[in-house]
Amino acid sequence: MNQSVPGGSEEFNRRVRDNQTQRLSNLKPAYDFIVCGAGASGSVIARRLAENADCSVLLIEAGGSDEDEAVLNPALWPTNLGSRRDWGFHAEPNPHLDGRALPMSMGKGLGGGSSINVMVWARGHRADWDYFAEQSGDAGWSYEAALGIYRRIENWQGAPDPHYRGSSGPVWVQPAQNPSPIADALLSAAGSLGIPRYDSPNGRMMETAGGVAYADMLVRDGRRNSLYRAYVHPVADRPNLTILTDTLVRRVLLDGATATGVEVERGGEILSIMAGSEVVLSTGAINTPKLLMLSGIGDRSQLDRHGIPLARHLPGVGRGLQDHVSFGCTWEYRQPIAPHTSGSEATLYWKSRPELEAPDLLFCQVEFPVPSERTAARGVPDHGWTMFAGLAQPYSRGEVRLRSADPAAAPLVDPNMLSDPRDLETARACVRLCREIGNNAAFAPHVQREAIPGVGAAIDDQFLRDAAVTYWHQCGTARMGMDDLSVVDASLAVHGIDRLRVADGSILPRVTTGNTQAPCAIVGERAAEILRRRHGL
Ligand SMILES: Cc1cc2nc3c(=O)[nH]c(=O)nc-3n(C[C@H](O)[C@H](O)[C@H](O)COP(=O)(O)OP(=O)(O)OC[C@H]3O[C@@H](n4cnc5c(N)ncnc54)[C@H](O)[C@@H]3O)c2cc1C
Repeated sequence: MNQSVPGGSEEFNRRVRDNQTQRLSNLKPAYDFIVCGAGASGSVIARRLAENADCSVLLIEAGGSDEDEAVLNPALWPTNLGSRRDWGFHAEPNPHLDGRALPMSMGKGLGGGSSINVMVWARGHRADWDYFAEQSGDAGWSYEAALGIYRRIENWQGAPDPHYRGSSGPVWVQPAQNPSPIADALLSAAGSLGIPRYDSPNGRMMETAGGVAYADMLVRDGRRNSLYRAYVHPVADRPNLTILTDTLVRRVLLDGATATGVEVERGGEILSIMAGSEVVLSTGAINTPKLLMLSGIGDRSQLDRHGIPLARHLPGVGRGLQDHVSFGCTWEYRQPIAPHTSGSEATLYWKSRPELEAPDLLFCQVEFPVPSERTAARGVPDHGWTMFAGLAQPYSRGEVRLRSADPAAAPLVDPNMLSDPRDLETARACVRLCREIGNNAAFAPHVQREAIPGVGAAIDDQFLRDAAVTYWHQCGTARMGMDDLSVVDASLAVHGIDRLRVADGSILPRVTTGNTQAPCAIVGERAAEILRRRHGL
């Protein structure tokens, strides 16, 4: 196994390079399928389509290669934030956060978010998937259906559990290896508060009121195994798959109400590439609504404002932006403890109110301090750990709008966090529970004091507004459903437009209870299944 480029032998990796060099020197004017965005969902779709040798697939990615230590070494994930592998969006100043304008990172490059994220694999709760089935009117989105797909795609490395886990799929999932003593302390502290402990957060725990567990990770042989590595790299030596990096999709080309291809910018040149069968947008929850609007699909008044001819009035495009919001609480270590692997190896889900159907609190332990720019003023210890204590089902919704008709311009992103007063209420319960856990005796051997909010500090609205940050789980901006504000139907087809589908975090009818890359992989699998059926592949 080559350590610097996981996923194949030297010989295979050379074949991949040779094949892709040949494909690029021979770019065709048309492919059967064009998949825009090589992120969590797009990687899955490109792979599943390319498995059929008879169809040609073009995978277009704005960013570059993932063959970089900052991507492949799990410990280095924070170094990607603000780098060229991050779109580096900035949210609008938010009056509910005292005017703060939060940075909104999203992955740019092969693997998308799955190449810069924290590698946690979290499937979403039974209640999420059953809600998706209800909203779409299609049992293919139900929990039982998603569970079947998870079993099929996972290559689970923990204790065998055939009802919940698969062991022959492309996605290498392993329980955190050799976790930090601080992760052990979290499991003990939660246990002493009556929160049940599970062998894995995926499986039974996601059918219940919640619990605590070591995290499941996309790490293999000590290296990040992104969804691009899991899905695309193993088939990148096939002649029917062309991977076009450093290429920006500018708009979908339409002939009336039919998608015919895409316009791209590559090396300063603008090209049109046609799709014989379909175009799939998998450019993530911020860039997908932007691309739809640039293509004339969106709210009529917004498109008019930017002089974009209307192809289809779909007022829901860009609306409904949802994200998990987190409030970091930090404890100072007695003695420094170096982070293990990714520095996030234990996770906890719980309810703020017993009558809820599913957990509404989501905690990921981070084995180093992660303050917000405001809470840092309370004093960041040189060595410590942070509980990323978040809302799993926030009520607040925001939006993505165009700033300009220029495809190179960033859109306006307004997540509108904490705008719904119910979220502040839940946030108070969230931080209360977080402190109860962090100040539990189980941490005493490792921790000397609570640094943020700080011993005796009140959990008031000001603290919550200062502490709020994104969990980087943006979704819901091209929602699947049957109502007037939905954008795609249960088959992920854009309402009223032929041969155009959206398949990424944008389509989620609500954010899942947990980190979002695994649900995005399911969206990719569903899209591919639908396309293969539709086109007889
Ligand atoms: C810092 C960070 C940490 C995270 N941690 C976790 C975690 O530990 N676990 C987890 O489950 N989730 C995590 N997430 C979230 C997770 O990575 C995302 O939910 C997931 O990647 C979204 O998948 P997607 O397919 O919707 O979009 P993405 O994965 O973002 O993929 C979209 C792709 O499209 C490309 N693209 C966009 N616009 C264009 C264009 N115009 N032309 C061409 N290409 C374009 C992008 O460059 C990108 O590669 C994290 C995210 C971040 C940013």
